[in-house]
This record gives sequence, structure tokens and C-alpha cells, in this order.
Amino acid sequence: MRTPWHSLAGGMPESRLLASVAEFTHHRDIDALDHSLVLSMAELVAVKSVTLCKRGDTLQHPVESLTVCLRNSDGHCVVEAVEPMRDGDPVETMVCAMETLEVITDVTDEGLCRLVVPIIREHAAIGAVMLEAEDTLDSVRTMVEGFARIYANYIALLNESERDKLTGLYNRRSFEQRLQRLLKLQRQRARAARRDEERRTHIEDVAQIYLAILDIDHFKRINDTWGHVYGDEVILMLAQQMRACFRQNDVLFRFGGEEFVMLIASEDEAAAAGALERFREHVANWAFPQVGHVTVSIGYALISENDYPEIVLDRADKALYFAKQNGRNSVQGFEKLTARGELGAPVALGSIDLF
Ligand SMILES: Nc1nc2c(ncn2[C@@H]2O[C@H](COP(=O)(O)OP(=O)(O)OP(=O)(O)O)[C@@H](O)[C@H]2O)c(=O)[nH]1
Repeated sequence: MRTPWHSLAGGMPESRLLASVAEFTHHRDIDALDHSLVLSMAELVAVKSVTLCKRGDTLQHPVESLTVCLRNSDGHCVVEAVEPMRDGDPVETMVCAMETLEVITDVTDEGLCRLVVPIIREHAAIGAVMLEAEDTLDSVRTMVEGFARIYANYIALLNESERDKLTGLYNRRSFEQRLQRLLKLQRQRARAARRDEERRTHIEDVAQIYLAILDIDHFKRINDTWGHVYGDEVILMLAQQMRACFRQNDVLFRFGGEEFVMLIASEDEAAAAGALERFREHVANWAFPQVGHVTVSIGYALISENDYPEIVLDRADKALYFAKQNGRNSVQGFEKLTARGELGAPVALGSIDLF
């Protein structure tokens, strides 16, 4: 174990600080980056703990995740991902720093000195980092603020590599990771709902996730008639409409060409189908510049945490294919089609190759 810098006399060697920055920005995966950030800071400063809080997406869920690095009595640092709790002083203080965009310094009920720095990106907080120590943390405030800025820039770069260049939606490469994050969030919310009877009634806490594939109808005709530039314009405007029509919690991807994938959290199938149907109708009524009216076909299927994503993609694709074969401009659900006997026998695992 390295001796924390904060306990050393005479200041921090620059080489050590640079080594820490190089270490945590070496990661290409956001969870590994979070882990490395709290560990690097705990190794640099004589703290009891370092906590990284990531902002949630709604008022009911102000915190998406908490990564904590605790120093044991033997001086070793241990990192763990903690379930984000709604209540509790440390979480409230971090939420306060995220809301006010101000650094907070105070003393906890246990007499520990606390420093909370918001992590800011484009004038909004994407998270906060909190240090707790026996001694004052005033001398490391500038360094922690610097770490928060580097972290924010680095997260922006990682996020950019997950985006489709034309539409700004997530790209196919990021699908698996985004899906796992959404399923993890669902699990946390379900656990929180079970713990708190009152929250159990909240729609988002008991949501299921549906995977939908959307494909523009007769897109080749659009390209052939108006040219690729107008084709691209239709793709771009459709993506903008998707952003405007679906909830902020829903995750939208452009998988390539004129194919989009959506992860929709809804309380039941009727609600998911309703949201998709409203979007289909919205597109059908929308006049695209020059090109005029365009329609879309959508296939969807339920996805739960034990499902293989490729299998569910294939189910949604089968429902989409059914829509294409039956007049286009419609929304079809795999489970409903299967129950009605409209599709063939279920696909065995390993018999398909989507990637
Ligand atoms: N403008 C533009 N066209 C694309 C892009 N990617 C794929 N395409 C075109 O999209 C068309 C897709 O055509 P098809 O797969 O035959 O499907 P479709 O004409 O939409 O017909 P259906 O899906 O059966 O309704 C092809 O002509 C591709 O060249 C892109 O990024 N931009």
C-alpha cells in the first residue's frame, strides 16, 4: 500500500499526481473508470473514504449509482459499488452539491471533515465526489476539483464514442452495456420498491423493459427518388422526433442505416405498445421537408434480465418482419404474435448470428 500524500510532509510529488491521473484515465469502461477514480484519490489523500455519486435521471431517483472506497483499519483501500439510497445525510449532501453546483465543506455528526465537489459538464452536474477525513481537507480542495474536471471531460469522450455520428443517438457498439445498465437500474428500483411500501405504487419502480426495432418503410425508394442527402435528412429528423416523443428514461439507438432500436420501460405491454403506436402515428402524420410523408414499421419483445439480448433482438426482428410482410406502417409484438400462432416455432439458442 502506498502512503497517502496528504500524510506526507512537504507537498505532493507531481509525478505521483500524474501517475494517478494516467491510471484512472487509462480505462475505456465507465464502471472501471469510476472504480479507479475513487481508489486513486484514496491513495493520494489520507481519507477515511471517497464516494463517487452519479446523478440519476428523475427527481424520484436523484442518484443512479454510488461507488465507495473505504480505508480499512489496516490502511488498505477497498472499493465497492453501493446501492443508491434515497435518504441519509451523505447522499443528501451530494445531491445538494449537484443541485447548487457548489463545493460543500462541513463536519459530519461523527466529527469527520467532509469535502463534496460537484462534477460539472456543460453547466450541469453529472455527479459529485465526496471525501471524508479526520483532518481538514482544505489543502486538497483544488486537486479534487481538478480530478472532477478531468473525470467530467473523460466521461464526455467515452460517451461520444458511444454515439452515432449522424443522429447523436447511441450506436450499436454501446447496446450491450446500455442494456445491462438499464437492467441493473431496474433491479435496484425493484429492490427499493420492495423496501418501501409507499414507493411500490410508483409506475417506474415496477416497470418492465421492452426492446423495439424500428425500420423506415421503403427507404430505398426515398433515396432513389430524392437522393442520399434527403435520405440522411429523414434519418436525422426521425431521430429528433424519437427524442421528443419517448421518455427521457427510454434508451434510443441507431443500429445502422434506417434501423433504430429502443429500450422502453413501461408498466405493462399495453403501455409499451401504446407508446410505440403513438410514435408510429406521429411519424405517419409528419411531413418531412421535400420528401413528404414517411411511415415506419416496428417490432417489439419483452426483455428481462435472464434473457440473452441476441435472442430478444431476434424476437423483435421477427415481429418487425411480420409488420413488413403485412402492409408495413404498423406495430407488432412478438409475444402477441406468438400467442396468436402467427409466427413459427421458437428459435433455439445458438441458431442465430446477429452480430
Ligand atoms: N441515405 C441513407 N441511406 C441508407 C443509409 N444506410 C442504408 N441506406 C439505404 O437504405 C436502403 C434500405 O433499403 P431496404 O433494406 O431494401 O429496405 P426498404 O427500401 O426500406 O424497404 P422495407 O424495409 O422493406 O420497407 C438501401 O437503399 C440503403 O442503401 C444511410 O445511412 N443513409
